Amino acid sequence: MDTKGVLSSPSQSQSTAQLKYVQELATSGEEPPPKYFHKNVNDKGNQVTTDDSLSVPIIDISRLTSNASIEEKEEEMGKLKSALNSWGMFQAVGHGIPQNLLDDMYNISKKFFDLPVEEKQRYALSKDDEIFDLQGFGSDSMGANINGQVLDWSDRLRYWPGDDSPLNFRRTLDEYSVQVRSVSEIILKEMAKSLGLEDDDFLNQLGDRQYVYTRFSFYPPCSRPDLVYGLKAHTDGGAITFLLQDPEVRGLQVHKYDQWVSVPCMPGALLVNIGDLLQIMSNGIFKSPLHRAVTNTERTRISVAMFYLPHMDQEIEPVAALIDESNPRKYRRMKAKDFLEAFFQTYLQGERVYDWASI
Ligand SMILES: O=C(O)CCC(=O)C(=O)O
Ligand SMILES: [Fe+2]
Repeated sequence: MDTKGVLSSPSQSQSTAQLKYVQELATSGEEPPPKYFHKNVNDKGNQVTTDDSLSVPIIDISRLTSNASIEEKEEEMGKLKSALNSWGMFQAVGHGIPQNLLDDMYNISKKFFDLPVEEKQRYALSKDDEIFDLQGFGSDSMGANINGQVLDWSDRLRYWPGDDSPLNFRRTLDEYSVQVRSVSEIILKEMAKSLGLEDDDFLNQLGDRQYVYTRFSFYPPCSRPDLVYGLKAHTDGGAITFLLQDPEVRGLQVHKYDQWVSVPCMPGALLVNIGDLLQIMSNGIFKSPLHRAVTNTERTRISVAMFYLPHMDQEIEPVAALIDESNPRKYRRMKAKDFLEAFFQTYLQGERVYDWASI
């Protein structure tokens, strides 16, 4: 989830202030303005690991489905459980989504971001709703610089189903959404089973009117990757996120063992991560990972994140079967809408929503 959709006039204090999009800043040849600089870059816990043995787990979804043998299933289920418990993230292979559809998704994203800025501005951010003014094309500098928040080096296209879609987005995106949704159902069922729950315990809470929010991110090269991040450290607020990574340019990092671990490009794989909502529904057994995207001086990077959320009226809470005397309830029951409002607020204050939701 993103939290920076509040619209206001861009600040005029920089010589580059009229450049609203990171793409324009990148091509201007100037240094990034200081409002993109992170100050804590040398802090403990901010180092990128050099330990090659640390790597995000890989899960073969085909080994979890009915065609696999019992032994295969058990083995993969064990891996899934440990991935969710220790990383909160994994690379999904064997998911069954055809490579040409993944390529099409990447290509429509690239085609959109390659358009001239004036053309993309036709899809500029519009404020439709109090919380969810997060749609259309935009960048951090178009939002309020709340609490001096450091800006991300990325332009984004945010999309809710039913929005007007640029180009020939609709068909490819619809097809991709349908396929990702069925993978997400398989995974959510396996997640529940791995905890000894009924298959549908997580899915039922998400309800049959799930929201799917898609964010296309465009990270142009940056002359100061030592100070500027493509996307600042955050956890995702939804239940589960599917990330189609750039097939060639890496940039995603996940925080683990008090350091950052770089996530390799893995063409054909989908990066799956738990969001805060699923951490809550699992009563904290699954972890919503802190992650970020870094920049580089050479190459543009594109990613497409798909976030699954319950309908705003849905109530969420830890699944009852996970709570007993030795495992007390950690989070309270709340409406998805209240949860998401709190997500925005806590994010802006540099806190985590599950602290807010804690009992
Ligand atoms: O671009 C990436 O690799 C990360 C995207 C992400 O974390 C997000 O959109 O929430
Ligand atoms: Fe994220």
